[in-house]
Amino acid sequence: MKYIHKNISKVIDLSFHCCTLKMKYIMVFITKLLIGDDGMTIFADQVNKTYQSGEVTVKALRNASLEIPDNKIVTILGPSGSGKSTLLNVIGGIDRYDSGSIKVGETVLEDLKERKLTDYRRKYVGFIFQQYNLIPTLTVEENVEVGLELSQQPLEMKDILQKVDMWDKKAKFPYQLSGGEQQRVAIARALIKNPEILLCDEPTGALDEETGKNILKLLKFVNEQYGTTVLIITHNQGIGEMAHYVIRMKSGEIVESYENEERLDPEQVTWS
Ligand SMILES: Nc1ncnc2c1ncn2[C@@H]1O[C@H](COP(=O)(O)OP(=O)(O)OP(=O)(O)O)[C@@H](O)[C@H]1O
Repeated sequence: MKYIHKNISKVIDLSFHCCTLKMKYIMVFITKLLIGDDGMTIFADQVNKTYQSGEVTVKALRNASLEIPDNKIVTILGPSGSGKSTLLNVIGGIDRYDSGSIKVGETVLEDLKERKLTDYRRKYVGFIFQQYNLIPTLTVEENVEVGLELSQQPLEMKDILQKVDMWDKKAKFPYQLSGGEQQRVAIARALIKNPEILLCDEPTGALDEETGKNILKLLKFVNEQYGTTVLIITHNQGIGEMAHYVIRMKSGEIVESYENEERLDPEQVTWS
């Protein structure tokens, strides 16, 4: 098996140099099939996280356990303060947890020292936030370049900007763009490094229904085209209807999780 892996890796290396982008993804897909690589399944086991704010102790996560298979869209719902962002942040390696275990692919996050955790985050995780967080003094293209970080297999700038329909506006600055356009740039910035996991904290929270649904379509496309696992935090219950899995949180606990038997297209979800 190792031999096959080694040789296929060589073929892939070669393909990265001489094939079209589409071919690269076909090659990666074939490799995954041949070597039985089940990708970046996310396991969380009894994870706890407490914040100390002055004299007040807040239990942001209470024994949170979950398993998210590779290549899925997952919606995380729950009232304000229920621990959704904390869960995303510990999975993404932005924050540490107090106890329990998180394993992403072969990486056990609590085993990583600070530098390795940063490497994990840079290599495997892309983030999108409600407030796009673009750098105002940089153009669209320069903002997306920021996302490259330590990437070993980045996507091509032109390809990704075309995918989010921002190639024609690559020289514009954030203040010259609508909210939806800024979010598309933020998605391109998160995607350019070709992350395994895309963590989205209220990605449509600042957008109207039509623009928000366009962003959801883009996230669905990213999941299907690149095989990226997409976790979406939202207060909009309807967004759960397009996901493979839905997780509900309350007071730091995961109180419900289920798989959707049928998924709706982003245009069909109930907007609230
Ligand atoms: N850095 C922090 N310091 C202190 N308390 C924090 C910190 N971050 C989060 N908390 C607290 O932890 C709890 C969970 O917060 P979290 O942001 O994860 O919830 P959430 O479900 O994402 O909320 P929202 O939907 O409002 O974004 C809240 O009570 C919050 O006030």
